[in-house]
Amino acid sequence: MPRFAANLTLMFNEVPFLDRFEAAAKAGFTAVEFLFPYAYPVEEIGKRLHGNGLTQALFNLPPGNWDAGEKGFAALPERFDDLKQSLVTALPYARATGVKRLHLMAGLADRKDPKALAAFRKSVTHAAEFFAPHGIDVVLEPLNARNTPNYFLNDFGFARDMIQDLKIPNLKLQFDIYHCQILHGDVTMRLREMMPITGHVQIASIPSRHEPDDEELNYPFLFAELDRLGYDGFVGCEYNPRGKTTDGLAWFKPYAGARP
Ligand SMILES: O=C(O)C(=O)[C@@H](O)CO
Ligand SMILES: [Mg+2]
Repeated sequence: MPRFAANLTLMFNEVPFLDRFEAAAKAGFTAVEFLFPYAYPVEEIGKRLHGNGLTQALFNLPPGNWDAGEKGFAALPERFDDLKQSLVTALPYARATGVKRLHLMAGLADRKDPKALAAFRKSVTHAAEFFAPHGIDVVLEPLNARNTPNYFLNDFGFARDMIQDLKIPNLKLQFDIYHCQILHGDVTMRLREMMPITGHVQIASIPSRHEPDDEELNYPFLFAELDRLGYDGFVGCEYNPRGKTTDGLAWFKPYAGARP
């Protein structure tokens, strides 16, 4: 049975961010993820997580100035110092939460630009080597161009090739089914092919990015497929609830209270 992680950036928005840990636990989740913890004291994040008996499945490394439109800087050659600093910033949060995987964002750049490509390989390698002694994986997530125009990492095949080429044991793929369906389709076959390099999975309905209970994909089939493939990681619920979060959790009822 998949282990679902509530995404506290998108879900439980009825309450302030720090109160969403308790809300998720009360709804039956045993794990959580979120985009960024950096606006909150590291001790407070750890306290809310552990105080509610939750496991931290994932969060993102600092992306730069998110409000100004930055989406990371791993592929930006002139931002390597910022990249290095971002790893140092994230480390205390990783220690406090015990998270085992962190998402490194590529940034807005042209994938065909050799300088951006070289910067991305260098940043990815540096980040993975930085976190390896801490037992933490670095995950790369292709994003679709409708949600994030001009994002460097916009192709699952490209991400797969780079991960396989670099052969860094703690470098993995973040397989967001929502993005995969929009970018390429054929989700089941891609899951089967990319499972050996997949370190995290995320879900939402397509195209609306709401609860995974309607629209283009048959999620119960995909959840069973993850089990058939022996996927032992987390499935992040990265969706915008249609209304009140708890009113939209009927899909989750069969899975509530899974092992952490
Ligand atoms: O947009 C997504 O999908 C994510 O998982 C984010 O972490 C990237 O912003
Ligand atoms: Mg995602």
